[in-house]
Amino acid sequence: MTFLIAGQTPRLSKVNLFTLFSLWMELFPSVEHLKKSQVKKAGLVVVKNMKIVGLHCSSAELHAGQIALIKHGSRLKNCDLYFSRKPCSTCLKMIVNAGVNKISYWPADPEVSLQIEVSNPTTTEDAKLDAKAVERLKSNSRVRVCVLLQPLVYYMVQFVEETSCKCDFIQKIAKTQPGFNTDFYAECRQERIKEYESLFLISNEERHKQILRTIGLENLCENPYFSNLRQNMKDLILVLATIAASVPAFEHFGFFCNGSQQTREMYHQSLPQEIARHCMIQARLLAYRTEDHKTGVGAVIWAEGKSRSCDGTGAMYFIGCGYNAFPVGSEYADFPHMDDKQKDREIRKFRYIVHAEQNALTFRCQDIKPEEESMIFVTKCPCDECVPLIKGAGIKQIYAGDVDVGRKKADISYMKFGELEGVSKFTAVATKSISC
Ligand SMILES: Nc1ccn([C@H]2C[C@H](O)[C@@H](COP(=O)(O)OP(=O)(O)OP(=O)(O)O)O2)c(=O)n1
Repeated sequence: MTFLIAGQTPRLSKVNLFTLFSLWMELFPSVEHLKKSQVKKAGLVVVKNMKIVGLHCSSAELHAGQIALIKHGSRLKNCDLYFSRKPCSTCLKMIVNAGVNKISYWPADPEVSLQIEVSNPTTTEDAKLDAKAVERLKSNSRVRVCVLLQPLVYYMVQFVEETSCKCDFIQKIAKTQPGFNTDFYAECRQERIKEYESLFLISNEERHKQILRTIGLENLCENPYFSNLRQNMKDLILVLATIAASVPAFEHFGFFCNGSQQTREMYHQSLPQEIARHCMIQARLLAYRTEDHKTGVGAVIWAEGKSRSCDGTGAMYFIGCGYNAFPVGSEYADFPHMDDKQKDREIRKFRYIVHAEQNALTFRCQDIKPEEESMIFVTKCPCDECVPLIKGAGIKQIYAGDVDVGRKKADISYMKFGELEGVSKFTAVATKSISC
């Protein structure tokens, strides 16, 4: 069933995109063993001028806020920080001191967990003291510490469901299924929903209210505000789970170089599958900010430093991200939105839309260093306009959808990706043996 009227594609708001990214960063595959403790792992998105300039998560030794301080220092001034959990006082005092603009957090269990541990009541006492200190820091600083999440636009959940099921990765796996079906997708999605609800939602409503009161959100404890809040949270979790399921860890599927191209060297350079999948899901999230009514594309660039850093992301660090959209600052009516099936060449969208990879390169916040491994994750095959840009920028690896490879459409073609040499290309395929 299609819920959409042509030309009316729902978009994720920037605030919701950043909020979802913070939750998703909490789930960044751990490169080290994290002990079970009262301090929960948190994800963090650092935003400057409404652009992401940092993606981080806690490590075994440091909280996400501490990592942001180490990595950005005084550049945190005027940034907005989106946390997947309300940060503790140790982090907050330093962040406030750095002069950030706003701090948004997901309104469930904070970083220093308030989920009562029957076995150890003193830790809960400490957590309550920390929550008090956080409130005092908040009220005595000029920084806004708040919950910024917004209700999703109408039809967003349905739109994400429809488009996720049709995305390159699901279609590719479905083709290998007897009877060409996507049942595996529905199953995977249900599992993700359960998993993320248990992590990001407090199932017991009374317990949730208690926590909200302790962290200074008593005004959200009355209805209809409380039920609206929970509904917003549930919808966002649903969107995250649906998108995460669209790049599933399914049987022998993963991101590999095409059989004949895969050398042992490439095999060793390539990322662990779970990290590649994580980054591709970031790109999928970005695609829901597209301004193209028909085809949303997201791209994210990461690099792998020479050695592991203090970040929970290990040696990986964020370089830039983008989605396909009209030039910055343009208004809805400035450019044509039509594609080749609808209108004459002169009034089609293609000459005006800036591609996801182009935006990721333009608005990157770090240089691409030739001595390091850098990688771009794109939800769709890079087109002939973008392939030379990616290579020219010195990006070493491309992880992409490949459904369009070798296709020449009326205004956009995908011929160069297949022929591209000197950049390793990883697409979603079933495991192949490595040829040396
Ligand atoms: N690697 C890519 C590939 C495409 N795009 C963007 C540019 C356009 O906004 C849109 C074009 O997508 P399609 O090639 O799918 O063309 P249509 O949107 O016309 O769809 P169709 O497949 O029906 O031709 O995607 C992008 O940002 N990055």
